[in-house]
Amino acid sequence: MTPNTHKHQEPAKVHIALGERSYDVCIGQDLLSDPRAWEGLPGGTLGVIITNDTVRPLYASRLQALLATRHRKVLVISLPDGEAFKTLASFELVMDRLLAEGADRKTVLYALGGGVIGDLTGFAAACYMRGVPFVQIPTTLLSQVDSSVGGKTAVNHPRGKNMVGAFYQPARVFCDLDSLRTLPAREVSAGLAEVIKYGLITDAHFFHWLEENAVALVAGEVSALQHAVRRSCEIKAWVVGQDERESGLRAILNFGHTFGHAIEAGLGFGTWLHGEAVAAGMVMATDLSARLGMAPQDLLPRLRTLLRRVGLPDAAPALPGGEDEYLHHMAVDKKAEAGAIRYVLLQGLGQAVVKAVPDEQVRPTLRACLAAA
Ligand SMILES: NC(=O)c1ccc[n+]([C@@H]2O[C@H](COP(=O)([O-])OP(=O)(O)OC[C@H]3O[C@@H](n4cnc5c(N)ncnc54)[C@H](O)[C@@H]3O)[C@@H](O)[C@H]2O)c1
Ligand SMILES: O=C(O)C(=O)C[C@@H](O)[C@H](O)[C@H](O)COP(=O)(O)O
Ligand SMILES: [Zn+2]
Repeated sequence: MTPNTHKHQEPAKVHIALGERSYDVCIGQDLLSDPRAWEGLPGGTLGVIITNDTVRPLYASRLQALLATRHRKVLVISLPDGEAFKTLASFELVMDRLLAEGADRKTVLYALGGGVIGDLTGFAAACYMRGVPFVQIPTTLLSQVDSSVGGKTAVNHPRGKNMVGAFYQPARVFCDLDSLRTLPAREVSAGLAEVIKYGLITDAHFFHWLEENAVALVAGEVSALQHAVRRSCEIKAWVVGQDERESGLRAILNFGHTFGHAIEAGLGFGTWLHGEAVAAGMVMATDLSARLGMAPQDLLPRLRTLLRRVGLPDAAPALPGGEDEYLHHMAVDKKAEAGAIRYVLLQGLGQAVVKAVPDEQVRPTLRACLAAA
């Protein structure tokens, strides 16, 4: 994607208020070349950039040059690209390298990449010598609006998505809008799924803005992107600030994910992008909300129209085992309690609640959304 960057946007900051774990999300342009934006972060002898083989040639040398002013030595660890590598095996590889390079408790890790790299690096930072500082430099739209903020870190297990992880907050987040210029269109669309999620669960006005600005966002207009990133981070900050470890409210950020994670695991991690699976999952969760008499009937067609306009799926893929396979994958969802699957549902546009729904009431949604695919 090549956004219109003619007009340089004023940088914005969103504060994540978590007591001694508070930090800022910096949103702007040229953040990778401005040392002032990095003031106040921990230094230390060694800085380690963790990235992947796609992002490294694009952005690692610029970050390495900037970090050379902050650390005596800067090392780059590059992993193979893809959700299929968000695994314990990659985590172990990172641990091996850190130990081999003599990384100590003052070593700072830098996650340079999308959500896969961010989640894995955050988990490595939480575990290495029981915790070292880390900084998020998200380079996809999805990671700028969601995964880099809030401290959920994890790797996947073949039995389920993000099954091994920790809550561990970064020291700062740098959302450089310029990095989105090299992002493929399919990945921009995937990021927009999480942006649309925020409108659906908390902010009808923002959802309406997204309907009005869908074309500008897909075209990569930087002012539209900045607003989308900023508003998304503000909403995430508001939720996480009240419930860091998901004992209640934070579960609304999982809207569409109970179904979506089943799609990712069922098709094999990496077959559908996370954002694509979340898009289809939001359709299913909205359908379920309407069938339960909670959401207005016109919300589902409105959502489907918006998803199609931004290049996202508006229906779910069939899994080999059909409806039963969906239910089988959803049974391991982290929100499940005493064997009951709990869903994030909509009471209206901008109002989400979490509710256990028996399988028999979910089956009509599965049948309808799979049939529509
Ligand atoms: N921790 C959280 O709260 C949270 C929230 C949402 C999603 N996630 C996780 O995030 C992951 C998805 O993140 P994602 O969508 O960023 O996927 P990703 O990390 O796989 O990145 C998508 C693709 O874009 C490439 N890429 C990254 N930056 C680029 C750039 N600037 N230019 C060109 N190519 C670039 C990557 O190499 C990759 O091929 C999933 O694992 C999901 O579970 C976590
Ligand atoms: O930050 C959160 O909380 C979220 O749920 C954000 C989601 O977009 C994200 O995909 C998250 O990783 C899913 O969490 P999980 O606990 O279901 O793994
Ligand atoms: Zn997500």
